[in-house]
Amino acid sequence: MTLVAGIDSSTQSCKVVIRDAATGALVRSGRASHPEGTEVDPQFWFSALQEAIAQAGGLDDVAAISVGGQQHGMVVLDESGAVIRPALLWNDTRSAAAATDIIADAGNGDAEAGAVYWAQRTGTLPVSSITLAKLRWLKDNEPENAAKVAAICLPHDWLSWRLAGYGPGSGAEGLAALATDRSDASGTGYYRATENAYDLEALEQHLGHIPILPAVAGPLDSIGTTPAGASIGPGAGDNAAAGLGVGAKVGDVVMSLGTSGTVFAVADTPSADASGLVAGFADATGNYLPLVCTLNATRIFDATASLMQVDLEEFNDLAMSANPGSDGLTLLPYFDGERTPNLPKATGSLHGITRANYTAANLARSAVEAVICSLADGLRALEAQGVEAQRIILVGGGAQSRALQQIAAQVLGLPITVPAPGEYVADGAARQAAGVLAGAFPDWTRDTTQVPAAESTPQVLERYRALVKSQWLDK
Ligand SMILES: Nc1ncnc2c1ncn2[C@@H]1O[C@H](COP(=O)(O)OP(=O)(O)O)[C@@H](O)[C@H]1O
Ligand SMILES: O=C(CO)[C@@H](O)[C@H](O)COP(=O)(O)O
Repeated sequence: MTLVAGIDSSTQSCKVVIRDAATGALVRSGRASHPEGTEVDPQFWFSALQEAIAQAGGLDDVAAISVGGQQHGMVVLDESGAVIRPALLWNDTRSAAAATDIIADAGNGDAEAGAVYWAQRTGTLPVSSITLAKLRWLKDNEPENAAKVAAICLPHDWLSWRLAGYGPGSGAEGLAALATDRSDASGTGYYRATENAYDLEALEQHLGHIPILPAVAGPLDSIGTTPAGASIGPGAGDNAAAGLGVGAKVGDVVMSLGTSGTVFAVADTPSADASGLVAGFADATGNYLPLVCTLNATRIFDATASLMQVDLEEFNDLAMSANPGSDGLTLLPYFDGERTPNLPKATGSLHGITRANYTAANLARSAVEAVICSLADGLRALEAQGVEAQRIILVGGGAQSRALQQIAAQVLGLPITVPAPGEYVADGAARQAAGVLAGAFPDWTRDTTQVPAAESTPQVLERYRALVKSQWLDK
């Protein structure tokens, strides 16, 4: 049996799956936690990866490996190959002012003109999550670090590079070996997916110079080998890898609930949304991946469950026991600021409290309704870009919640498909690794369940939207 490994280095943890390249059957797996925080020394990701690999029984018998990872994180390397400062993650909002400046600069001071410029240039507005905004923050706030940047890469690129045996001290030869893929490159703000080319002008303007950038490999290219001889695939951003893992095809819409909430479609044409709601990313097969991302998803459940001193199972039971609309309790979930809509300084709030409705069950349900409503708005933004959702494929840690599945069916009013429990980002990476060996993506079948259709509850979304508008958008 030929084995392949797939890795998901996500915000909260690192997961490794080892699968049969021919059938996709799961053979072994491992997992390790990442530290908290929105800036992280990449070395912690490598340690977690090694722990997860060890738990999965090692890689000695694996023929190919690919890494999927959290997108956008700014990993800056000096000329020796050492990391200059901890990576700023996708959910670090300190770059909000830098993002505003980048957009305004492109419009000569006019933010709307700047937004149109970026939508046409890269398909994505460089909001605070996007790597380019983090580089501009570096130049404005830590100029001595900005001047040292010899190469920039993303979390998945850096891990692939470490797996190939490079690291601090690898020098020029090491930096020249950096590689990435089109899906993750498309989230940097300095890559134009329609032309498959870096936007060097943007880097020069906002970092102050042009450093070494990872070579962008094709979807099934090998970018090197591990010291033990396993071929290393190009890897992918985690959302694109999840798309590969569930076998999403053009027209499919996927909703992922992890630290981030995302909703994205596989498309054969690029998007260019000047409102900034939809990011015009690329997928990992050569197509596009218009995507909406929120900063507040399953951590709202974690925080609410922790407040109520219940575990996630009890939290889900409580949410299921409440009525749709949580008897009038509505949560706006901006606990960590928000990216979509672009409100980096927003905070969460609870509305409509009465003595009668202020119960643990209503609080739990309002948390789930809030997260689904925010993604329903994401879906509406995708639809405005021409995406026609026939059904939703639900993935990520939160997809295992029956409460979430049921409430998604009620709020979204669309059929919901849930693939069998699994690590779809790591699975997508493993499928890519198998594709690198075979020269084509294998067809790995997987079981799915259909969430029972539910009576739709449009009033829940209407009330949520009215509150977002009055509390934040109209201010
Ligand atoms: N049964 C469940 N109900 C609700 N949320 C869950 C459940 N199981 C896992 N989660 C959530 O999944 C999240 C982790 O999902 P994951 O996709 O691994 O996140 P990330 O990719 O951001 O690291 C945790 O925040 C946890 O709350
Ligand atoms: O920023 C985005 C997408 O644009 C996030 O989806 C990150 O890629 C992190 O994903 P998770 O770790 O939450 O899965």
